[in-house]
Amino acid sequence: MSVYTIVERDQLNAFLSHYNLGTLISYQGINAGIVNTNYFVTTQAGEWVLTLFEQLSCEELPYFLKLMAYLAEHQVPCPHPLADETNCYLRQLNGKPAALFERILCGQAVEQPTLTQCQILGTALGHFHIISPHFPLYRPNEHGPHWWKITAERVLPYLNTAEATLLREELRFQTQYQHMDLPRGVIHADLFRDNALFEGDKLCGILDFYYACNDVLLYDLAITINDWCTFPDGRLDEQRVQILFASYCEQRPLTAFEHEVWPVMLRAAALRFWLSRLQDWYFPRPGELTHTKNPVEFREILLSHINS
Ligand SMILES: Nc1ncnc2c1ncn2[C@@H]1O[C@H](COP(=O)(O)OP(=O)(O)OP(=O)(O)O)[C@@H](O)[C@H]1O
Ligand SMILES: N[C@@H](CCO)C(=O)O
Repeated sequence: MSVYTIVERDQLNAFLSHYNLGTLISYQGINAGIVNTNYFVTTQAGEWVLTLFEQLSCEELPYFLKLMAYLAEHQVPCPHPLADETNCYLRQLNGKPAALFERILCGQAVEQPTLTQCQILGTALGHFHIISPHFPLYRPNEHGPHWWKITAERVLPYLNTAEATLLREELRFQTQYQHMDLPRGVIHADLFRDNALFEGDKLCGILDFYYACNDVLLYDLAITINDWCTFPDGRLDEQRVQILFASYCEQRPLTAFEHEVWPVMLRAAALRFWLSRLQDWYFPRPGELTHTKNPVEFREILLSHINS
């Protein structure tokens, strides 16, 4: 269960007194999630999600909270943070930075997305990328090429010869590409199936913006397609790719150069998550509940891109 910080009723009442939400009716810890403490909160005014940030600092959080507000105000389905009486999204609760969000009241994560769900997600991501370059704040990608190198050095001693060769060669391959001429903006950077809630063909909400950063837009599409459009053996499901890709491009047509580097981007996106999963596998963070995801999945996705 992912409640790291227990919130007592009195503490929550004191916290809620800074918002205009009526009195507290009930609240309950949320089991899902790995990084933060989340509670569902019901007050007279409605249903909310309370997040206590376990890792991000007060200095880093305004980027994410203002981004979610900006996106929600520009028709991206995501939870809008609530402003307190001082018009601030961020407060402290039990020694942790904390914020309240609108609760998305429908939908759940899908494990095997349908073609229609892929199409709808592509449209939403394309729309996100149309508006995200105008978001005024900036945050670099902390999981970019510099991090790839450092993380590779950490995990290489644990890999067998074939994996180590694959990793070294992929890093060498990727260093040939600087991607200076590709369109950029804010990217979600982790839009996996477990970060979107669908009810049938309705995309109710996109969650978990805490990897968002400014980077190449095409890279975000590659991250998304690697997760949403892949068979368990790592091969892309061309039907799902085509429909997600086409609906994305209807919103934001790709440049000729983006089309050219698309295969490189799919490999870069696979490399990034192979590395983070290897790191979590061999260096689990103490005190963190580990729902460690299997690195092999992303090794296979990377291999499948290299061989296609
Ligand atoms: N605004 C919201 N409305 C409805 N449900 C939400 C909302 N925010 C979070 N949830 C629920 O809480 C769960 C955990 O949230 P989230 O994925 O953001 O967890 P986390 O620990 O912050 O991040 P991570 O997924 O990286 O572990 C989600 O899967 C979802 O079920
Ligand atoms: N979506 C990531 C975990 C959270 O960053 C993965 O599946 O490896």
